Amino acid sequence: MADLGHPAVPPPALVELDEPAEPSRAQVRTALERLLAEAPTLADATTVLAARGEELEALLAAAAARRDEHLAGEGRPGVVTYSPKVFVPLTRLCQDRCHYCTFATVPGRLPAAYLERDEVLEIARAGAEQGCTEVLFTLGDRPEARWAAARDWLGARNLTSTLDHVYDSAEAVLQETGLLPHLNPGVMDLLELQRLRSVSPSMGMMLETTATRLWSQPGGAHFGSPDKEPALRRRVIDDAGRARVPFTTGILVGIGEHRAERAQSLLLLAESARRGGHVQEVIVQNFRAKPDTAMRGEPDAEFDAFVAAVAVARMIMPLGVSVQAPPNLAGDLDDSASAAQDQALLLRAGIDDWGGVSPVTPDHVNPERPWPGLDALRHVTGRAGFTLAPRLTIYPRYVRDPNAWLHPDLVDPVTALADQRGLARERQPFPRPMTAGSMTPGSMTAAR
Ligand SMILES: O=c1nc2n(C[C@H](O)[C@H](O)[C@H](O)CO)c3cc(O)ccc3cc-2c(=O)[nH]1
Ligand SMILES: C[C@H]1O[C@@H](n2cnc3c(N)ncnc32)[C@H](O)[C@@H]1O
Ligand code: MET
Ligand code: SF4
Repeated sequence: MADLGHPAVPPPALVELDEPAEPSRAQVRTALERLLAEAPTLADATTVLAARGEELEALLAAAAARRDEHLAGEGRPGVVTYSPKVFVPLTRLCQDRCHYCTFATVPGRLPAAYLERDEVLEIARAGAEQGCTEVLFTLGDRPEARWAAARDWLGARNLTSTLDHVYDSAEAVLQETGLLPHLNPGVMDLLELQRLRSVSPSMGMMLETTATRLWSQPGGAHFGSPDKEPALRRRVIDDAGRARVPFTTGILVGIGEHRAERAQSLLLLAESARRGGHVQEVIVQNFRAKPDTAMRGEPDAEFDAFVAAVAVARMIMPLGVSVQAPPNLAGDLDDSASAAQDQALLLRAGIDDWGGVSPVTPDHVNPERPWPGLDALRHVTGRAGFTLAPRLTIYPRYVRDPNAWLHPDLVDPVTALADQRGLARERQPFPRPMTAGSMTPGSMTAAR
């Protein structure tokens, strides 16, 4: 873990930042030179996020070189990864009201408040059949705090909280299918992290952004979402390090944050990663407007700004931290050539991972954006000079150090699926073509 030190300094306070002025091209070049040579500063990262044209090209080249250094250090030069997975939307009820979110809904639009344990197992088994190794649990935050339907459902089953149901379902998946759960249930406290770590080798929660004003001010994307307070989310990310949970986090680009806030968010994640050693990957995700949300009229994240954010993330994360961008949020929906082009640009910007890709379930958070086929993803990755390889939900550096990072009960399940490199053992992924309409959100879960 060469680059992951543990400086004993407390994290810097989250100050509100003014919107930065547009830098000149010369200022961008100077800031980029300093970013290459010295410890990154907020001012330089903010300026470099404005890179376009020739300056963006220079940034991409530097980020790509740093990605290559990262992969060489991890012992897998030239390997870009993805995680073959199924998505389990355990509940679409949520106490929050994020203005970009189409996933959260109301009880009247759902057949039931939660998926039953057996429905979860059905999805997991369909994934196992198709060579998946990960079951991603993504769900609304603490819906029982807002919805009687959630309280009643849990009460009828003697469950005291949504996280109890997450625990039971993850345990069942492990025991009945051998697939590895990755939990993304929103805000958790230290005790919950410690408990859930025995049924899940990795967990995650996006920081989203450090911009407190988007949470505290009416009209902000996170106004009305108690779980999106930046200071609270930072505590969860730091606590995951204390609980020694290999952790996935990241930022959402284009929800109203300005460049200084974007830079501050990435610096916060780099700092938490250095302190805890637990941040296995940072997702840089571009906002995509959804028709039935408050932000339906907002423009999608500008792609060059997003690509610059990916590259700056790579520049300032410690070596050993993967940088992930989802392939299904790239390109125009009606133009498959543009998806391949944008994916190629993400590789040039320094990503080394595509995240979860499913042959079975849609991306329930971005249901309008289908997954690229594995052949297409392999083609794009190969054309950029990389080999595409499946990984587990827990990254190789943590697989190799189980005493530090894995609950004893999980050592055997993880080892059973891992190869020599700590990636996913070959298990003939996706042998059968996906049948149209199988496991769509409509058939498996709610009417949307
Ligand atoms: O299909 C998705 N997978 C998402 N994933 C899963 C991701 O693609 C990978 O499966 C995991 O990161 C495992 O490494 C997330 C995982 C997190 O921990 C936090 C946020 C996300 C966000 C998404 C998402 O929007 N859609
Ligand atoms: C699971 C993760 O998906 C992201 N997310 C939620 N809604 C959207 C959207 N409209 N566009 C892009 N990403 C989104 C958030 O970052 C959340 O934490
Ligand atoms: C469906 S959004 C992902 C999980 C959680 N509700 C969060 O926003 O962090
Ligand atoms: S993004 Fe997560 S927390 Fe926000 S409304 Fe959607 S499900 Fe809830």
